[in-house]
Amino acid sequence: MNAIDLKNLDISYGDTKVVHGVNLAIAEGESFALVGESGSGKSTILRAIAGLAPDWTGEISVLGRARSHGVDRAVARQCQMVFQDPYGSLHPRKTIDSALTEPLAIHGLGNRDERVEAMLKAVGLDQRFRFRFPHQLSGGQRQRVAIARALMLEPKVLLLDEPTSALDVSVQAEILNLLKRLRREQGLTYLLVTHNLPVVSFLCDRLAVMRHGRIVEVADVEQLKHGQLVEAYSKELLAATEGANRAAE
Ligand SMILES: Nc1ncnc2c1ncn2[C@@H]1O[C@H](COP(=O)(O)OP(=O)(O)OP(=O)(O)O)[C@@H](O)[C@H]1O
Repeated sequence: MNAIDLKNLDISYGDTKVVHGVNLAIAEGESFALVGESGSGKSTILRAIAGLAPDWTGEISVLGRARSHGVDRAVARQCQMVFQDPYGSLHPRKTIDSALTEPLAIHGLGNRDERVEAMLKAVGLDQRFRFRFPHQLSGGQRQRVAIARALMLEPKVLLLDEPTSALDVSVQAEILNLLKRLRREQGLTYLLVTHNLPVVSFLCDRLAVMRHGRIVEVADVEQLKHGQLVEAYSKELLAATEGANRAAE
């Protein structure tokens, strides 16, 4: 069974279609990246899978279950999203404890104390952070909380939308290591959106290159590492990224 199946997926905002005929099968346990220029529809695909972009046609299945267009609690149990900006995604007046227990309350799950303690530990946060507020944490600590929150329901699939791009470079590495470890320990499947090709090489097995709402190419990460992408646009993207990295050095 695949973790995610997208078949002939079109997604619109109002009258504007921004994703066109996307087909993608992501295996259980796989880590898969969506890359491509800004506005190419990468985040929109994640949002549709998470139920945040409801105007779509085609098929979206998570672990063999076709999702509905509305709130789909069964899919939410299996598939959670982590956003780019951990400050924006955590309520400023709610403690870390309430941010972490809220998903359990919504889904009527017990053992809340034990689960919060275990999850703080899993993401490398000391228990003393439990009753603090988001503004009392660093950016990296906040992103750890956002990841912990996404994992509270023990989902099998994480949708990661630029999970490290709002963080300082040194903190980015910590969060990437955390994501790598959690995937291994919990057998997770990742679907990751990023502009950062080194992040793809570090964390992913395969990638899809997107342009203008369409998938241009699907490749193994080994092809990316060895500069062996096939399509002209993918090569351009690779060259542009390498140029930008050299300029930043
Ligand atoms: N809420 C919205 N309402 C209307 N149009 C939107 C909305 N969100 C995104 N769009 C448009 O949909 C298209 C795809 O956006 P999307 O955010 O999916 O691209 P992306 O590839 O993730 O870009 P980036 O890399 O910059 O995050 C863009 O043209 C964008 O302007």
